[in-house]
Parts: sequence; structure tokens; C-alpha cells
Amino acid sequence: METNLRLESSLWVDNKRYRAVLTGWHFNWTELDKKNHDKKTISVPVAEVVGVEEGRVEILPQKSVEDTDKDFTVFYVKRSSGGGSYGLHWRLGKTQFSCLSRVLRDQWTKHLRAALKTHSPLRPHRLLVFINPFGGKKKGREIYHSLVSPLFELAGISSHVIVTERANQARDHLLKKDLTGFDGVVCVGGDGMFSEILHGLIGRTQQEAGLCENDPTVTLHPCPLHIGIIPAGSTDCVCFATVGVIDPVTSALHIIIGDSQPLDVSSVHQASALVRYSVSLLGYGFYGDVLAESEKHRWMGPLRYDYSGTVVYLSNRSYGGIVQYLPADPVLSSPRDRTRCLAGCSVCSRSTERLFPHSSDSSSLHSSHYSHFNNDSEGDWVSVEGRFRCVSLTCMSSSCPKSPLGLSPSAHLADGTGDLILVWDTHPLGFLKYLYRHTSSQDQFDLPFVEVHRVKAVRFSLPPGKEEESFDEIGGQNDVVDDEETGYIETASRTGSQQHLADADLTKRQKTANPFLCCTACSKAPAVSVWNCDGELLPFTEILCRIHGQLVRLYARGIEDGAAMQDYVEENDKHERISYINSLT
Ligand SMILES: CCCCCCCCCCCCC/C=C/[C@@H](O)[C@H](COP(=O)(O)O)NC(=O)CCCCC
Ligand SMILES: Nc1ncnc2c1ncn2[C@@H]1O[C@H](COP(=O)(O)OP(=O)(O)O)[C@@H](O)[C@H]1O
Ligand SMILES: [Ca+2]
Repeated sequence: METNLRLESSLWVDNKRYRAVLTGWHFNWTELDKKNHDKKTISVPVAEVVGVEEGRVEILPQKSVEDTDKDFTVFYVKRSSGGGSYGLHWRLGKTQFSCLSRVLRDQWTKHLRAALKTHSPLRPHRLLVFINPFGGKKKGREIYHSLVSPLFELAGISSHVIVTERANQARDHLLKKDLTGFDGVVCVGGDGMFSEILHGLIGRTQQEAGLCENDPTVTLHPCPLHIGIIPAGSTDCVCFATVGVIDPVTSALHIIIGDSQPLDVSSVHQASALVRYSVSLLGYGFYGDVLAESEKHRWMGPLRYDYSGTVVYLSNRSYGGIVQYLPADPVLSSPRDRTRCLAGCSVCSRSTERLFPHSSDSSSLHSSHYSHFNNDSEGDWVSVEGRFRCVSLTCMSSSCPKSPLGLSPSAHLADGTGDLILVWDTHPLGFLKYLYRHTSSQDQFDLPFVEVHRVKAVRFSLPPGKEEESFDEIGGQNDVVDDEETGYIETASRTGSQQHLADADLTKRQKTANPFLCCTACSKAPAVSVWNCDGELLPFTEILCRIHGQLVRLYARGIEDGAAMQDYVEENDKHERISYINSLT
């Protein structure tokens, strides 16, 4: 196959002669008629070619085609380091080539398109796109239509776009409607919107497999459809932690070239019923209180978290609790090993083999999946009890623009584990120091009142004597289940499971399930906090969480190592600048 795809000839770019070579994996062009030491090669991996068009084509500001016989235009991913030191921005690169004959031009376009098919098998052809028009700064529609849709069109992707009219519409669509013919689902919005897609796709996959999501020991089936995220929300943590930048064009290009990043997901259960899934932050105490407070101030947009963070910090709360956890194998990795999970991460690759031992592809299934969870005995659980500022579980680093290295900088996207962070009660300045370290590269775990554990599962319960109080305060399971307004009974019968209890109407939850809000009003110190599950308040306090390794796949590749890619970026940039200057003179 490789030899069939090889093609080599002279091509002209801006009246300069180049030697162009397609080797199968790479497309390179080197300027001829130059002294040897000045010869520079632009090299584009075939997997990063966005499209090949006959003629001289422009797509910005509008698509225009000069339909000349001997020309073709190649669009590809171009990296730029301009956007900060954590991830690389991707942009659409474009080069217009001229050939000596039409026959040669047709040979080039045919070979390049064939190479694309061979070397990027996961490129989507048809996508289902959900836009939340109210996420973040309410720019979802504009972002999609002006920045993303022209790129999808160029890449020959057809998309069915749904602008949502209510919360949970995207999730319900994915649970119920015909999804035949779609290669992936794209959400334009924030972490809450991503969570809807996550619940819809996981629920649909388990329904079709006849699996019960309520049972935490059940091996869930990985979702066959990929998820793409076009960031247009407030925190955009899942996008930031899997791509490295919040940039709609970069994300659109990852979707177009069919990148694939598996992601661990935690299932949250209460009394043998699934409550929700989580990928980024499952947080009790500070982060739960911030979310609860922030819901009152949605009108502030993304700033609501800064305001609420300050209010909650000043309220100086800590909460009693019993935390039990099932440690992960410490030989594989540690949350304090100071490594980072970057694109091509070896810890995650080895985990794929561990999680899916008889398969080269984690989307195929087999019975031993997760056997490690079922094999663990009660004696393997570790238990701690005390007062905490916050208890957080994250399946990934949970980096975001506010915290560029994240809640747990060495966590892995796809290793089948989560990091449990216990911040014991401490004086206000100590806690501020902990929070402040989220915003810098200082080790937030190097504090005497902070512990971090790499885990496979976690249980949280209230200290003896507190259960009744919390049950009354938060409304209790029966309240939620019996209330027809919450939509819970309808959801349960629709999905055939007890999931999505957190569908309960938020206003009702704010009044009844939210101790922080209750107590700001009556100024009584609350006994319990509330769980923040990827930006949703949970209506339960006592929960069991279990990590499902690589349950979903994103159109992403993990964060590219900016330093390692720098030479490549500079070399291609420099060469393009010289070509551009030459074309002007
Ligand atoms: C003194 C400076 C203190 C700064 C502390 C910064 C800590 C930031 C850690 C944030 C981790 C974020 C994990 C992601 C959570 C999202 O799922 C959730 C919902 O996002 P969205 O749907 O986009 O609104 N966001 C939050 O819960 C916000 C937490 C903010 C806490 C300050
Ligand atoms: N049309 C809509 N009207 C109201 N809420 C919606 C709509 N579409 C989605 N949502 C909900 O809005 C919540 C927040 O959306 P998200 O896109 O994450 O923005 P943000 O990051 O600003 O919170 C999500 O939980 C989602 O379920
Ligand atoms: Ca993980």
C-alpha cells in the first residue's frame, strides 16, 4: 500500500520550484534552486492534511475557487505557539501548488486523497452537532457558524446541527433517537453540555448492550461514537485538559482529522442506583459550595465562579465525613510522580493493554474488563474519617484556564484510575495557600493538610449521627423519586435505569438540596455540603464512585508537548515566512 501511494515530482509554489514527495505517511516539499544549506523542507503528516482541492482555493473570509487545470490546493494543520505555554494552537495551513500538466495534477490529488483514507481511518464523515446557545458568554452559535462549520465543509464533513431549546435535550436525543450513520457527536458549549453528551452516549450504549448501569460492579461497554468538544462554556475543563487550549479552531481541526483520545469516567452511585457520571471534578465541600452559590449568579456568566469562590472562601467552612478508597496499583504511577499525561502518554498506552488485554483496540469488548475491581476484597479498602475543607475526585488533571496544571497535575486521562484529593480542615490562610497553588506550578500536595491517592473507587459517608440530619436537609431520595415535576420517574422509565437522579429540577434542589444556600439565609453552620459533579449539584451526600477505564473517546489527542514541538513549529514557520517574503518580491 505504502509504495502505491508514493509520488514524487517537481511542483511550483509562488513561481518557485519544489521537489514534492508523498511517502504515504508524510507529504514534504523542498525548495530547489537554492544553495544546499538554505534548503528547507516543509513536512506535513498525511494524517494532518485537512483537505485537497483542485484549483487555487481560498476559504477565508469566503470560499473562492479559481478553477485552473494545473493547480491544486492542500489544506493542513499548522501549529502556532502563540497562545501561551501549555498547549499549541492549531490553525489551517494552505499551500497552492502548480504542476506541469493536468495529468500530474490529477495524480497528486488522487494520491493525496487515497493516502488520507489509509492513514486517518477515524475521520468523521457525518456528525451530530448540539449547540447550547446559553453556555458561557452565549456565543455558541456564532462560534460554530463562523469558525467551525466552514472547516467541516472544507473537509467534506456533513453535519446535522441542533441548537438546544432546553437543558437535557441533547442527552435525551442521544438516548432515544436514531443515530445510524453518525460517526461522532459534537457539543458546542461547556462542561455541562459535554456532560449531557456523555450521559446520553453512555446510557444509549449500555441500553443497547442490555447492561444495568446501576450496578457499580458491572463492566460497562465503551461508547462506539466519538465525542468532539467545541469550547463555548465557562470552565471548559474537559476541552482544556484533553487539548491544552480553549480554542474552537484547534478543536475543530482535531475533530476533522479524526484524532482519538480515550477517557476514564467515574460512575457515581447511591444505594445501588446510578446517580451520574463524572470525568472532571467530583467535589464535596468547597467546590460543591462554590457551584451551589454560583447557580444563583448565572447571569454573571463565567465570572460567577470567581464571585462565588470568594464568598464561599470567606464563609470558612469544613465538613465531617468518612472517606473510603480502593487504592490503585502504586507500581504503575503515582499522583506525586511529577509526570504529566501528554499526547502519546506511555502510562495510558500501557493501561489500554491492561484494560483490554486481548484486543488491539479498546472499542472491542471482552469479559475480563475491570476484573481488577471485582477481585478486590473489602479488606483492600482504606478508610479515613475527619473534617475536610474539600474532598475531590478527578479522573484527569482537570486543568482549565483558571488552573493551568489542574487539580491533580499528574493525573492521567486514560489509565483507569482517578485521583482522590483530601484537604483536611485547616486555618483560612493555609486553605488559601492550597487554592492559590492551583494557579501556579507550586506543588499543591506539598502541604501538611493535603493528601492525594490514586484510586479505583471511593465511598463517602457522613459520620454516625449525621445521616438523618443530612437526609432531611437535602430532601432525601424519596422526595426526589416521588416528585413528578423533577422528571426523574419519566427518565427512569425511559432509560430503564435509575440514572439521572440529578435531573431533579434545579430550583427545587437549590431550595431543598442545597445546605449552603439554606444556611446563608438562616446563618446556621451547615452540617453537610453538596457534591459538585462536573458542574451539576448531586441530590445525595453518601455516594460510591467507581472509575471505568477508557469508557468514552474524544476527538482529541491529549496535550502536545509544546517544548518538544517547538523546533518543528519554528522550522515550518520560518520557511513559510521566507516563502511569503519571496512571493512579495
Ligand atoms: C486564590 C485563587 C483560587 C483559584 C482556585 C482555582 C481552582 C480551579 C480548579 C477548577 C477545577 C475545575 C474542574 C471542572 C469543573 C467543571 O466541570 C464545572 C462546570 O463547568 P461549566 O459547565 O463550564 O460551568 N466548573 C466548576 O465547578 C467551577 C469550579 C470553580 C471553582 C473556583
Ligand atoms: N437551551 C438550553 N437552555 C437552558 N439550558 C441548557 C440549554 N442547553 C443546554 N443547557 C444546559 O446548560 C448547562 C450549562 O451549559 P454549558 O454549555 O456547560 O455552559 P457553562 O459552562 O456556562 O455552564 C448544561 O448543564 C446544559 O444541560
Ligand atoms: Ca485517569
